[in-house]
Amino acid sequence: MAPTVLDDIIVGVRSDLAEREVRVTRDELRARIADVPPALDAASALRDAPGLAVIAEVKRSSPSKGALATIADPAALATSYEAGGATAVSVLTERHRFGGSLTDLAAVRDAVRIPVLRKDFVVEAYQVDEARAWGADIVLLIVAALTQERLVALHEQATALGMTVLVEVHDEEETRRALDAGARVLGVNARDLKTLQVHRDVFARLRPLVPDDVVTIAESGVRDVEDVRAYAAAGARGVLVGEALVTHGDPAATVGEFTRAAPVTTGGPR
Ligand SMILES: O=C(O)c1ccccc1NCC(=O)[C@H](O)[C@H](O)COP(=O)(O)O
Repeated sequence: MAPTVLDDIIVGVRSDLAEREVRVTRDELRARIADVPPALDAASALRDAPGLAVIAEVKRSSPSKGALATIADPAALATSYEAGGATAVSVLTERHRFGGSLTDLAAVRDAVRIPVLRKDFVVEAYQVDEARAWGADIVLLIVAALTQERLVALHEQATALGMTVLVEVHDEEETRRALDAGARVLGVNARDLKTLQVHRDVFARLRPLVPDDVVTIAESGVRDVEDVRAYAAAGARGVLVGEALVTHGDPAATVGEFTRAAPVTTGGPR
């Protein structure tokens, strides 16, 4: 079978990871973790957000769109997200396709008080330790990138480190696997990782499969307040937004509009 975009991304991720593992040993990472402040309780922050929870992303480029924005100061962008009422900030740390870095993560962590998500293609335990060592409160695990055994192991590891895990799914089977692995925060990504096309209706299809005590986040494809309203009406507790914020002249105002776009749904879809 021909490699998918996800396969290609993971090849680059593994190559970068091999270099970092030589520079910083696992023991050194563990020592750094002992020195960072405890992770913020992001699951509660998302569940208890006063309006719709917005996870606002620092996103320079993407496989689907190429270069999106010149972000000279990720800390300043994150600060404006926080000022606009974002519940958390997502920082893409993958280098080849998204132009991100752990340096961006550290800069954002130092600049804001709200939880910070390391958004990357995590396939090894080292990357989970790394996320915590660089100050992340939330780590993304993409079900499509992991065997069930690895998903369970990485979920347990991140939880033991005090982090919230955003478990990302794209279909019914991945949703079942995420819940079996113990997901408490589940993200439905509308972007098909094979075609890169966005299908906003996937969230509404999968939401009834998720128990109401699991926090559900609609990821990708939010263009405007109407999209946010549609996700909220389908039962999303929050949205994860990248492109629409980094390409907008006033990210704080846009985050604010999104948080106020719809009444919060605490139960399942009606
Ligand atoms: O954004 C992409 O093109 C992409 C391609 C392949 C894998 C992941 C990709 N994006 C990561 C994300 O999940 C998004 O950055 C995030 O959900 C925000 O999406 P958007 O608001 O549509 O920028």
